[in-house]
Amino acid sequence: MRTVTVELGDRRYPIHIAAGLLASAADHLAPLARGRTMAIVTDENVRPHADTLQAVLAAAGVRSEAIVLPPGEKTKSWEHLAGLCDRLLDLGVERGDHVVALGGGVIGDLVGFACAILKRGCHFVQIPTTLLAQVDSSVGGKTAINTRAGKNLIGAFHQPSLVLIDPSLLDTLPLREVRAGYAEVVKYGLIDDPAFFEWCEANGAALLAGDPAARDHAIAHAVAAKARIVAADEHETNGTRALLNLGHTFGHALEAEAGFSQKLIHGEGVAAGCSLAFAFSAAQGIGSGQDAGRVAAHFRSVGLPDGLAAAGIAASGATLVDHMRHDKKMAAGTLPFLLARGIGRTYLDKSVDLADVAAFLDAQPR
Ligand SMILES: NC(=O)c1ccc[n+]([C@@H]2O[C@H](COP(=O)([O-])OP(=O)(O)OC[C@H]3O[C@@H](n4cnc5c(N)ncnc54)[C@H](O)[C@@H]3O)[C@@H](O)[C@H]2O)c1
Ligand SMILES: O=C(O)C(=O)C[C@@H](O)[C@H](O)[C@H](O)COP(=O)(O)O
Ligand SMILES: [Zn+2]
Repeated sequence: MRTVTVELGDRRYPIHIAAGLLASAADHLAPLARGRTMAIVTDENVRPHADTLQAVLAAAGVRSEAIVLPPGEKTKSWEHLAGLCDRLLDLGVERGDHVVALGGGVIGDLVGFACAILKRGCHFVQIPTTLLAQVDSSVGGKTAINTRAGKNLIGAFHQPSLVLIDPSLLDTLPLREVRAGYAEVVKYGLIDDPAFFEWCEANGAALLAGDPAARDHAIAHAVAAKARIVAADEHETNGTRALLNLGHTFGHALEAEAGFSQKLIHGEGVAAGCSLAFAFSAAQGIGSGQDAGRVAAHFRSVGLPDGLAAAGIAASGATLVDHMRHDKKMAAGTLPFLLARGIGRTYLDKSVDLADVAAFLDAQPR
């Protein structure tokens, strides 16, 4: 088992990574249960893994109750937040209890937020079951729901007390979802790690074909990078954590335009968004067209969208920029953008004119 620690002083927490870890989850969860019933929140597609976890806990003498929600981005809503909080209250969850979030980023974000506000804060454990959640969303404590105004606009920073990553849970994940998670893997290379981007170019296809060595390397590398960034800037205030938002200002606008539907899932929005961020950087004379082309080519080569056309988005630049105005990075009417001087050389640019972004988007092929 490999362990990475998110160093946050007295709120530091471990991320344990091992194939088959779910089978020994009780070793980690029983001490947190302290003889009380554990709530396990999951979604319908993850139900078989929840059944396994409940059996594993029962064998160790830990009682559990499963709360099973509908799958999909629309579950990150006020309605499901309210319903989940009521059900956790009905179960008698106390401040000292640990609720288990067993699922992808949707379950992790929703459960994390519910736990941030339930009785003004109770503990939670992340057991991520998608590649995206294993490399990104289960670590770092960003929790949120979406509203009609956009993505993740209501939420809190609330760190889990433990993350258990079992890469073998990905064996049941549909390929489209593995691909979407891979976009967030590539993001780490694009941000500040060109050697890792080269690794992705060489090994991405193997990872997506299910090669366990490639998958495990990517998860361990990504988790270590995320833990380091979160420890350096937990609340996204000093410019370090904002780098994790690469491609997300574009990507969230595309997701909003797609109605937070299966038409474009988060990781696909991130792939298209990273490609657009590099293309916009090149168009502004900040980065090279060659790097932008290389980024787009890699996403395209693994079947991820590399721009508006591949993402199936026909909206005008003005419409997409209107979505962007809700971005949480917006400050005094200015929207800082993650731009790139090159692969692995991203930075937060506070001088971007949204009219230039709209014109750039209008010029993109549909
Ligand atoms: N908090 C963060 O730091 C952070 C980071 C990245 C993304 N996110 C958020 O995460 C969400 C996306 O997460 P996601 O990509 O995991 O999507 P998701 O949670 O919707 O899961 C994707 C699909 O896979 C299914 N699934 C999950 N695990 C499975 C398994 N092992 N086998 C079979 N099916 C399985 C789910 O039911 C769902 O249909 C977005 O809302 C995004 O905003 C948050
Ligand atoms: O952990 C972070 O910080 C991230 O930005 C990770 C992103 O992949 C994730 O999608 C995040 O939820 C986006 O953040 P937001 O602040 O734009 O909602
Ligand atoms: Zn993301």
